[in-house]
Formats: sequence, structure tokens, C-alpha cells
Amino acid sequence: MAAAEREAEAKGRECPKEEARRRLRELDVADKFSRLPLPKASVLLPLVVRAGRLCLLLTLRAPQLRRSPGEVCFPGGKSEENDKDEIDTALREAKEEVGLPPEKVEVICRLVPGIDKMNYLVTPVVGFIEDTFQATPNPDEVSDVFVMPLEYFIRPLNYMALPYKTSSGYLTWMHCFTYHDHERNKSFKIWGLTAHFAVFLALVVFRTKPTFEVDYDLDNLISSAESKFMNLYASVNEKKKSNL
Ligand SMILES: CCCC(=O)SCCNC(=O)CCNC(=O)[C@H](O)C(C)(C)COP(=O)(O)OP(=O)(O)OC[C@H]1O[C@@H](n2cnc3c(N)ncnc32)[C@H](O)[C@@H]1OP(=O)(O)O
Ligand SMILES: [Mg+2]
Repeated sequence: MAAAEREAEAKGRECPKEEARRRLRELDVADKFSRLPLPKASVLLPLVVRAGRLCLLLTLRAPQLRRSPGEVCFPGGKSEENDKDEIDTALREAKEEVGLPPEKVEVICRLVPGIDKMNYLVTPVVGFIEDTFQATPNPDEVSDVFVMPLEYFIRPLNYMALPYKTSSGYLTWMHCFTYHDHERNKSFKIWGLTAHFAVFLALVVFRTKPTFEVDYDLDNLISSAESKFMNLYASVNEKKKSNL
């Protein structure tokens, strides 16, 4: 048992990992959106406890990739024929991209999906990984791997909201965070779909109002996230119909 867990237990309260696990399971959407007729992708949101704090592992995409080169994203990718479900896709991709063995991931839940700029239905799968995990980035797809506190996605030091029009013409705001990793003296820009998933995860885990505006009802997180997603999905379908 880690020091933070022992301390929490001694004080008779839940440790951060246990509390996060419980809150995340309450918002598991399981396969609720799996049958929507869109091409599929999954990402793994890998949570790790470092010095008693919940942190997220993220990747920097290789510069030669056709899609989103040089952008920060979670390990993940498109669904393949042999993948059983979204969890399988996320675990297979995480193994291929950062060398994370699937058996070293404690999968907790699937959260409300998003839709990317190519109209893929992207499912975030949340899992705990061990602090001892050493990433081995696959240079064909990943140029860097970094870990940052999950709390940054509700209390950032450097944040901007950018207006954004989706490919289906749906108007929204996009979160944009700049995180400086002092140990490595490197800065990372986390925005778009990746930031959207990270913010939602932080809201679920901390149940705290962020220092910036979000368009969720924090007292009804799941229903507001689902209706936001269904509006986006409807706009994608409208656009498809108008293109026929
Ligand atoms: C609606 C808002 C839009 C935005 O948010 S843009 C702003 C910020 N960016 C983001 O948030 C990133 C969001 N995107 C993503 O997370 C991912 O693109 C998404 C949707 C999960 C899809 O995953 P990908 O990583 O693009 O897909 P993937 O992993 O299956 O494949 C990536 C490309 O790599 C290629 N690949 C796979 N294995 C390889 C290998 N062994 N050697 C060489 N190349 C390889 C694979 O063919 C693919 O290339 P391509 O994209 O098909 O050209
Ligand atoms: Mg990928």
C-alpha cells in the first residue's frame, strides 16, 4: 500500500484512488453508445498516482503522422476488426504506442464519447496504471510521453477558451491548456478533443467547479454530458443528410 493510501486509511477516509474509482464507476456508460453508426476509435485515459496525487499520462503525436501531427493526445486509435469492444481497442493501441501491457491496466469505466474532426466516434476508456510503468514510445506514432496532475484540468495556470466550429457546423468552445513540466523544462499544449476528455474526467473525479467556464450542469454531470454529446451527434447526422 502506498503512503498516501496508508495515511487516508489511518484518518478513516477514502484514499484518492479509491474515491476516484468509485466516482468513475458511477458514470460508466458501458456500451450505451457502441451501436451508433459512426466509424470508431478509442483512447485510454491512463491514471497514475504520483506522490499521492492523481496524474494523467499523455502522448505527443509523431510529426510525420497524417492526422493531428505534433498534437497532444491520449494513447489510442481506430478500432480494428478483431477488437471485441472499445476497451479492447484502447488497450491494444496503448500497447502499440507506448508499450503498456494490457494486463497492467485496471480498467475502470468508459465515459461519454466524443466525435473527432473526421467524424469518428471516440470512446474514452479510463484505467489505473502503476507508478512504476516506464513508457517505450513507438517512434512511428509517438514522439514523447509525459505525466501531469489531473487537477490541472480544473485549476490550470495557463488556460484559454477558443471558439470552434465542428465539421458539422456545430458552434462550441474548445478548452486549451498550456502545461509546463518543470522537471523536464518542456511545455505542452493540450486542446480539442483531448482537453475535452481530460476536463470531463477531472470533473467526475473532483466534483469541483473549475476556475473556468464549462457547459455542464455540475449537479447532473452525466445527463448534461450525454445531452451535449447527443446534440453534437444530431448535428453530424444533419450535415450527412444535407450532403446526400
Ligand atoms: C473535434 C475536435 C478535433 C480536435 O480536437 S483537434 C485538437 C487536438 N487534438 C486532439 O485532441 C487529438 C484528437 N485525436 C485523437 O485522439 C486521435 O486522432 C484518435 C481520434 C483517437 C484516432 O487515433 P489515431 O491515433 O489518429 O489513430 P491510430 O492510432 O489508429 O493511427 C494513427 C496513424 O498511425 C498509422 N500507424 C499505425 N500503426 C503504425 C505503424 N506501426 N507504423 C507507422 N504508422 C502506423 C495509422 O495508419 C494511422 O495513420 P492514418 O491516420 O490512417 O494516416
Ligand atoms: Mg493513435
